[in-house]
Amino acid sequence: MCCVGLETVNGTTGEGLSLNIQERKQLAEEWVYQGKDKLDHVIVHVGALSLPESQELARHAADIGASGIAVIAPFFFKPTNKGELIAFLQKVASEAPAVPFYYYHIPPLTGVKIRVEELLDGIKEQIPTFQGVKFSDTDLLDLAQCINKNEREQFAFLYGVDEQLLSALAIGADGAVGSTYNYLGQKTNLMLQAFAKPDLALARKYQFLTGAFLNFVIKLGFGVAQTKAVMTFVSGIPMGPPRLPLVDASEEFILKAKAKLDSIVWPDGD
Ligand SMILES: CC(=O)N[C@H](C=O)[C@@H](O)[C@H](O)[C@H](O)CO
Ligand SMILES: CC(=O)C(=O)O
Repeated sequence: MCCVGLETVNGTTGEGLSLNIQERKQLAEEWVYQGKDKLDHVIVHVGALSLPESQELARHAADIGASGIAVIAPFFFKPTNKGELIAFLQKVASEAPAVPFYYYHIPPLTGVKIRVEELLDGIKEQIPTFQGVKFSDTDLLDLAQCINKNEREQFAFLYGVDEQLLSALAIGADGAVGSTYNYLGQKTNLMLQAFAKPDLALARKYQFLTGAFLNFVIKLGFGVAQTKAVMTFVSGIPMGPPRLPLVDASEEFILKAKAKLDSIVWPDGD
């Protein structure tokens, strides 16, 4: 088990797909620069609908020394089978031949539901830099098969449905990357410690409590704009408004979410 990670640079929470190429490059540069000697990994999301743009971003990430690149499936004209998806990913990965490559599987947002188990079968032959998956889907059978079938590979399976991370750990996920770790990272690290001990009862307590918060905000309507609002009130660092078509979280949401988070009694006494 490694750790929880905040998010992929220019990924979902960073609204990477709503930025222009110049903005994406600037942000990637800043993360690599600021993260030097502080962050273990800076994985830059370089996926785009346009293959040449994605390739340009991959070359840029390599040039600036990113420790990995990640790519989501193109989501307007979608790949309809494994071969089409691999062909796209391969053409991006090969532009950064010395940089570890991650597939960012997030079907709730891309609509591309090609099973990862199938995708990984023989993937190293086409993408020699393939290093792992950020798996943001609830299909734990698919994840379990990926882990089981690739035991001999050194792939990293980073789970991205934060409200059910403990279940993914139980079947062997290596770590987690998700939006909620921007404000629940310490509590989630305590859950990981409890799981490693193992103290499953304690680990479950943490998962139930982070789940109670997420269950509450999901019912109110919870997306990237709301995530940024929570990050802002927890950290005191203004995240700025989201970019259209997303709009700012309402004042009502912020009040309710803050009250809910403040009401949680954590096992460590906070
Ligand atoms: C669909 C989506 O945005 N998934 C994020 C990561 O990829 C998660 O971190 C969620 O934001 C989180 O699990 C809350 O539902
Ligand atoms: C949640 C995450 O990994 C992202 O923002 O891409």
